[in-house]
Amino acid sequence: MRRSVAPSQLQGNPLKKPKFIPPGRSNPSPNEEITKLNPETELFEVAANKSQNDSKRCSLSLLHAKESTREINHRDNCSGKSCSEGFSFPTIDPPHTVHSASTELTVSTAKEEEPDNLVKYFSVVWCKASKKKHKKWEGDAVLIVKGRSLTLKDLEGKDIGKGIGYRFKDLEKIDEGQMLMIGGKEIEVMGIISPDDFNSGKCFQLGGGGSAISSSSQPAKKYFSSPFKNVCKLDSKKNVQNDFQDCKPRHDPYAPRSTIISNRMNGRNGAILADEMGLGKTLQCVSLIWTLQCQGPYGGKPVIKKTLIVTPGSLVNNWRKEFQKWLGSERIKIFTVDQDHKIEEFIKSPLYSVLIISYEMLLRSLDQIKNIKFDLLICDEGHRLKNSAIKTTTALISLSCEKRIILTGTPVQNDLQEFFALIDFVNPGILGSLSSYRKIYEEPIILSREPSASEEEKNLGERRAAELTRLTGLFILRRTQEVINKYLPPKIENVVFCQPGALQIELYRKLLNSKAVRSCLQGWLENSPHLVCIGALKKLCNHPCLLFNSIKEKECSSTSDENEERSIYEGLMNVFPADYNPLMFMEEESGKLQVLSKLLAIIHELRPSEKVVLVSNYTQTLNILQEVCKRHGYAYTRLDGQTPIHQRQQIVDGFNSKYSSDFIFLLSSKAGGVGLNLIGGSHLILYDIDWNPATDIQAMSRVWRDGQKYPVHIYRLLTTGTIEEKIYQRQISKQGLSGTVMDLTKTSEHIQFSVEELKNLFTLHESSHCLTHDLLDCECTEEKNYTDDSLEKLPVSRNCQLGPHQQKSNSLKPLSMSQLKQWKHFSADHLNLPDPFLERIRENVSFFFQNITNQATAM
Ligand SMILES: Nc1ncnc2c1ncn2[C@@H]1O[C@H](COP(=O)(O)OP(=O)(O)OP(=O)(O)O)[C@@H](O)[C@H]1O
Ligand SMILES: [Mg+2]
Repeated sequence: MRRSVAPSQLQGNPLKKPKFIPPGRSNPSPNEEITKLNPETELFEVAANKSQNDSKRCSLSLLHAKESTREINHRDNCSGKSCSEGFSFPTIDPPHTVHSASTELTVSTAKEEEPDNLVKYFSVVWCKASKKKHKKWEGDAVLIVKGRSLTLKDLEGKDIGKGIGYRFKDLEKIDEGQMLMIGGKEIEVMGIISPDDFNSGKCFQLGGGGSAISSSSQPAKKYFSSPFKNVCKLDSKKNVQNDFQDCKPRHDPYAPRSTIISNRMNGRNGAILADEMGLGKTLQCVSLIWTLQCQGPYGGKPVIKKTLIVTPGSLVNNWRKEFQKWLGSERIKIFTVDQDHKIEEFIKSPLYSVLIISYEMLLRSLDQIKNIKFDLLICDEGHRLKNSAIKTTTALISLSCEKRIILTGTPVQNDLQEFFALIDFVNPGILGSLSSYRKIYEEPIILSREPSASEEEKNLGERRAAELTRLTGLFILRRTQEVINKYLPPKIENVVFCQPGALQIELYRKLLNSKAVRSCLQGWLENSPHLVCIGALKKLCNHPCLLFNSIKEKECSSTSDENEERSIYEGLMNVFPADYNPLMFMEEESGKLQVLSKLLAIIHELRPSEKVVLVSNYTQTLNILQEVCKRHGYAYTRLDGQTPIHQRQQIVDGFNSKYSSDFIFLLSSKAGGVGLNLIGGSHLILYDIDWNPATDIQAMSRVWRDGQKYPVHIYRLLTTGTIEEKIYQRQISKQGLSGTVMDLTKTSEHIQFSVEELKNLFTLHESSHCLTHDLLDCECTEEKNYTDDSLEKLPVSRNCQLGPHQQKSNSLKPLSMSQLKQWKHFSADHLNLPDPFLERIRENVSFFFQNITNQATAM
């Protein structure tokens, strides 16, 4: 199944340097016709521009269709004339949006209000009070007039002056050119700021985000500038004209779904491509590199020569493969760094234009890499750069390359500081300094979300959030899985609640009674003993023999740190049979393992040509799963953190090949999950659950992606009534995940637990068939399980009803509680389970949830 024609249909010869007509653009009028192109056309916008300081800089940003169609049409308008006349880079509001003409707007509404409620905003310049006639202004500021008080904020949002008790009459008259004294500072009013520009934050230094931030010693008005004018002044008009006249696009820009590259933000060179997993971010980069290496807007001259791609180790060879798949091996020479291919080789040979390297290797070869002039830097799975203090980020920041792209299927969206780090990496300074960003965006946004926030705070926070989204939206592109759903086979997702085994229950009770757990519940959380308790419970859920091993290990060690840990294991040994041998573990000892083993058997029997990806976050658990494979004689392959990087792609390719005899792919999701294509498997079993839904979603996306031929079955195994259910609930609960929380690096260490929450975590619900369902407040009963038929008959107002899907569930966002309620669900004693796989495992299962995506495409 191909979404588009393959690769090597890209025409052209890089050596010929064909000419290119830039998509000319001036600010289009609002009523400009915009309908010429197929509205579905997505435009990956990359453009070249010149600025005063840098005569050849390329700005990368990603853009959606509508705006770009305007650009194209505008180009149409300029055809026949000299393109340079009409060619104008898009400008966005400059940092200071001074509305000098909008006096009536602010003041007239204000007049109707009570003096105390009157709020007006002005842009001002300030200096320390002095008697000098010719003032030396020290900076720009924003003046807020509220009732009878004045507040002066600098352009980083900090208060720098306050005054109260002014006469309302005087304040009412404030206008352009007026001088005032406030808190020992003299100010001159430069213009009126609309409430809109204040609320959105645009009036501050960062608000416009377009051109570089100017020195604050100039009055506000001077910031108005047309970036394009500067460009024109640079070259003689004649030269510019010649350049453009000679340019011709290599492909028809009017063809349906054509991709146009043009500039969007003057002086900005970075972008974040955050398309959901499996949408083809790699291919988009391959085509971008190829395009920029072949052409450019100035006389057709290529925009880039050398590209550096930094990626997780597992994907280095995948990148090479994608280049080969789409461009063949002749067009671009790729160099991948590994043990046998040292970076020196790349430096010596002029043939190579793309260097692909893992993050680890980058750190090791940083000095050499710094000496190479790269024109484009691509950071795959770049969410790891969210922390600006870590070595990888500082190393990458130290590279001089200005055109930077972050690729991530799981962007950080919940943590505003981490979001800042990613933005600041691709477009340094666009949000100002961290401290001003905090003042202008983070603080008002967070404050507005507090339950105690006033109306005013809520409004301000919402406006600032909207402005932040607008500003960053200029260079972040995120499309969801829905765009390719129609090309994919059905996906059947199951959440399977497995009954714990007798030994598991006994050990679980004992653990909950341990000194360690009890002291956690009394609030003794220094040195995080609760994390050890959580770890022990999770191990037990996977298999009691894992716990046995930990107890044995701790028995042998004697450091004081470990004494604490030992206290959780006290008395547990007695619960194990005297001759317990962890190597001879039994499947029945773990509810999940028993279900897994049956599931594998039934898949093997019913779908002999299909394969299974088996995922765990722990190497030790993978060892157990591997042992199960051996015992049952299933051929398997394995990829975890220990797998040498150069072998990883080979393992993946082997499994995906139709000639491979492997039935099972054992995958450590944390070590190697990101970015892999495992379409050879059509069943994916998540053996354990992670605190972070992003990790699980990442893993699940490995099989349901382009190239998958079979309906995909996903099984998430949870031990009924235990901590695993609680973690799952946390994953899907509104509190933790109302938005698109997609941060792969969050682990339990980052989670703050209240004692109340710990109490809940450290409770075993032995009598429940499914605690999660109990919490859904669902009206269905065991006698009346919800199937498609019964649900359709339910009145709309009832809690548990599938009905028409209100929320789109196809996208890869974490599931919410209300969405889960819309899934079909059954208790195991429900007769006639509709699924042959579930039917065979129900003996050990207490409850299921199931959701089918793309059912229409038939199984
Ligand atoms: N337009 C397309 N037509 C056909 N196949 C495509 C297209 N785009 C991508 N693919 C294929 O889809 C698969 C997934 O693409 P890719 O690995 O680039 O996804 P991704 O967006 O990087 O996902 P992740 O976030 O998981 O890394 C690849 O095999 C790729 O070749
Ligand atoms: Mg990828």
